[in-house]
Amino acid sequence: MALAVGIRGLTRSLLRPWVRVPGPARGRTEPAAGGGDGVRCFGSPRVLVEPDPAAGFAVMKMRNPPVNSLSLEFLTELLISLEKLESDKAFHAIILTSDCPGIFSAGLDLMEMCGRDPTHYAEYWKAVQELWLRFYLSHLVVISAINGVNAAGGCLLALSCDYRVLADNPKYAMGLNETLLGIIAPFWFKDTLVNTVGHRTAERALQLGLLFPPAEALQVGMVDKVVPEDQVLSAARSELAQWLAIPGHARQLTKSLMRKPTADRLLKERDADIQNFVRFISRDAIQKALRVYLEKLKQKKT
Ligand SMILES: CCCCC/C=C/C(=O)SCCNC(=O)CCNC(=O)[C@H](O)C(C)(C)COP(=O)(O)OP(=O)(O)OC[C@H]1O[C@@H](n2cnc3c(N)ncnc32)[C@H](O)[C@@H]1OP(=O)(O)O
Repeated sequence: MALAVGIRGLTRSLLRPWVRVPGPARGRTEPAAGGGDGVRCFGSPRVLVEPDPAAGFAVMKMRNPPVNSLSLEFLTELLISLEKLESDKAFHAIILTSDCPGIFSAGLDLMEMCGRDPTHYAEYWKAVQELWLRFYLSHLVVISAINGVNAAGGCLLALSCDYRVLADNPKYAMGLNETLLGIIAPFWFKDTLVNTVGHRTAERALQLGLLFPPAEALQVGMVDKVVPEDQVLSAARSELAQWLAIPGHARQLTKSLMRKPTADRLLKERDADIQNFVRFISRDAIQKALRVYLEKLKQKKT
């Protein structure tokens, strides 16, 4: 099986980078995230970036409706946005949030893991790995402003940030709920959770597939702050000030010191992890479990 799927090649083939933002924001000069005037939003169909270069950060808004599920195209666009901001010296930080009301992310896109062939599964998994590695190790400060429910792969993305602010709405539960689907969070999902909440809480949460409502998420340390829903972005911005006041090189090296051993575990066995995923997800029993779960999601509406 060809595992050498290059995400950079993939991004080039899938996207015209920095297409003008479609929809309401197209061609419009919007107030920048931090309140500056005259800075143009940019992005791609599924990721809207509101830059505030004067303040040194950008707000990255995920908008892959209805539920910000992390499809291959969406993952690719998130990576391109991150790369773009990382390579611009004007930016020191990102606030990651959602443009889909009530949903931060429904996690990995189940349609990418159901009824496809092994080459597709390998390509998809490589993109999932890449997203985690790039966000987890980003030299930028990344703060998530979690303004909706946040499951599994979406929760992983938030856990990869440096700080998490969650909107205080009992519907906005978050966690790694993979076992509820009959699947297993990979070791690097697990490691990221353990590094955030500690071993005992992670063990219980992973086995039971727990989704924590805001008060509990705060109590176990899955998020750092819970604020009224209309203050999530402003709270993230206020927090950012403290992070940006630290000399950048010292903070970045410290982040790397803390995170590199965890990332290295995946980097050392990346291809094996892809092969494990492909083998696991291709199993008839797993495909059946995913189809049943998807069906339940659909039936919920009727
Ligand atoms: C070794 C293997 C490791 C694999 C690691 C896996 C990690 C993952 O991330 S697996 C994904 C886990 N995610 C979930 O369990 C969340 C599932 N979704 C929900 O619980 C809900 O959709 C919701 C709470 C996020 C939102 O609820 P609601 O606003 O009521 O919206 P709907 O449920 O009606 O969903 C709308 C639409 O979206 C489809 N959908 C939902 N989640 C996903 C998804 N993760 N992937 C693909 N599609 C998803 C849902 O089926 C609906 O579709 P339609 O019926 O066609 O409108």
